Amino acid sequence: MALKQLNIAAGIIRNASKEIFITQRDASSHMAGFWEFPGGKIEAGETPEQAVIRELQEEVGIDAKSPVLLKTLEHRFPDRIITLYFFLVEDWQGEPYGKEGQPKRWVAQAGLKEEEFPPANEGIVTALKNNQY
Ligand SMILES: Nc1nc2c([nH]c(=O)n2[C@@H]2O[C@H](COP(=O)(O)OP(=O)(O)OP(=O)(O)O)[C@@H](O)[C@H]2O)c(=O)[nH]1
Ligand SMILES: [Mg+2]
Repeated sequence: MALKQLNIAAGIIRNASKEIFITQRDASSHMAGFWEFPGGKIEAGETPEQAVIRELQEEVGIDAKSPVLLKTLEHRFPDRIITLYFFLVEDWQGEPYGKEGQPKRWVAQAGLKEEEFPPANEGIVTALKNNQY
């Protein structure tokens, strides 16, 4: 079977206190139980930026203003290859919440933990913890 190739756009929602809003993946999903930066699949005809804006409306109920692409990472899982586009979102309208009923929390940027995220996130989580962004 051919490996699935997925392109994902995710938003790193950061407030003025340098806290980041993260959500927990559903028990029935790929990478169930891991925490993530909200986001999802880039659809045909969409730019990564358009996709992150749409996904943040759908999943956490905010309107992101001028997301900034921080980093692109590729990761090979046993059953799929994913390319992740991570956007920093510091300007938005609304208050983020778990619009799909998913658990969520604000966490200090310095307190992020690589092991709580899917393995593909290691590079971005380490960079954030080290204050690279
Ligand atoms: N949103 C998000 N997905 C991530 C991250 N890290 C990571 O490996 N992924 C993977 O990227 C894919 C994201 O797909 P998704 O399930 O969120 O897609 P989606 O929102 O479009 O969901 P849907 O297919 O139910 O409509 C999953 O395979 C997920 O495990 C992350 O930080 N954020
Ligand atoms: Mg998603």
